[in-house]
Amino acid sequence: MEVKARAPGKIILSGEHAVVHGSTAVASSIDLYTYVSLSFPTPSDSDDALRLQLKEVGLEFSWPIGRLKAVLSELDIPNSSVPTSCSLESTKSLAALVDELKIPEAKIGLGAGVLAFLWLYSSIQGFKPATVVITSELPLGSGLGSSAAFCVALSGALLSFSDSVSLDLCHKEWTSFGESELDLLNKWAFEGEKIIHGKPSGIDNTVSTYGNMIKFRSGSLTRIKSNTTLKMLITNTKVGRNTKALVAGVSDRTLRHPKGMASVFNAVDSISTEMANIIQSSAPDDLSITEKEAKIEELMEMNQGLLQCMGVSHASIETVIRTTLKYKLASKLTGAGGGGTVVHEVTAELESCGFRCLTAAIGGNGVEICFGGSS
Ligand SMILES: Nc1ncnc2c1ncn2[C@@H]1O[C@H](COP(=O)(O)OP(=O)(O)O)[C@@H](O)[C@H]1O
Ligand SMILES: C[C@@](O)(CCOP(=O)(O)O)CC(=O)O
Ligand SMILES: [Mg+2]
Repeated sequence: MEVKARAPGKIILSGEHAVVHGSTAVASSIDLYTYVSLSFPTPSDSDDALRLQLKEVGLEFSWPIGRLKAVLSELDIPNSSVPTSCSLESTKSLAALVDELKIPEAKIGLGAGVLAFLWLYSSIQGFKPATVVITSELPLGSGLGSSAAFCVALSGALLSFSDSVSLDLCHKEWTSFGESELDLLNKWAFEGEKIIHGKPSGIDNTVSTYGNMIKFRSGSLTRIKSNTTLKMLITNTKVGRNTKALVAGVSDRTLRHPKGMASVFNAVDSISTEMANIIQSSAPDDLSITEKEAKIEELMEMNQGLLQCMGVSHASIETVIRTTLKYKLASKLTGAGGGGTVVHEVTAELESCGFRCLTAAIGGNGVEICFGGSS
């Protein structure tokens, strides 16, 4: 018995970091996905382990089911219909289990992903042997929401074999969940993101779950219908960074300068709200396409200035901005910043600096599953 789930990455057009502090942000799914395949052994396989393969990083782990039961003894009766946070006690026990894996120092950030996996798996499926294989088209730790796509696709695969979701197991093509099932899945994915990000706003898992473009504020989403085809070029600076540390850095700065940072977050809120209005506005009364693009570009430039105020830009991002400005194009970082990815609208010179440019379609479906067949 096998199910596959896929969930998209995202770009944030405006509002990253500030969204963690209650400001509005605008984000869109992109057509790059993380895939999760979940299969259960047959009784004749007599396999009694939970196995995890992380294809992107070439790592495989397995845990005897008895060991997981002993470590997560508080999870006596898992209940997939009630998304539950990983308690401090379970976090400590699982962290000790992850420490035993001796993940190489260069890949140490994966530990949080493995911990999130163990929590979501045991909470939704309980203590059953299975094999879970993860593959991804998203660069990890680059601001394109790989952590959220991982948690969303995983929650999708796990819930599809739970009592909380009723699905026709015959779907051989990618198919979506019902609205209330998506709400449940999104809540579980948020629990996973909490383990990876520390204090996530929920925007990444929400856009990965529901897809398309959203305006997001304080945990609630408004779907946006774009009346403009936006073209974005995504540049991965390949500078490694960690969302959890960058989010914590912004919180520390907010504690040191509460009034100044509140003004910065307010300004970001206004920028995101204006951007959402422009994206949704339609002809004939409104702006021409060129005027719209110019306004969106200017708002992105303003948002980037405020991200610098928050302390999350990076020398590599400044190089991208300087390079694109030569072509009269504005850029901003996307996601947590600190290196990672920059969204803007040109290429060759950037690649000659050693950066990698990606093109991705903006918008598109959120999480989907299929039972065999599609890939
Ligand atoms: N395909 C994957 N395989 C294993 N772990 C993953 C995968 N995708 C994401 N992760 C987890 O998410 C972390 C990256 O998340 P984060 O720092 O938030 O950056 P981003 O979400 O922008 O890619 C990784 O270090 C790992 O723990
Ligand atoms: C910085 C933040 O706004 C987005 C982080 O995105 P990413 O993990 O860098 O893709 C954090 C959040 O909203 O949870
Ligand atoms: Mg992330």
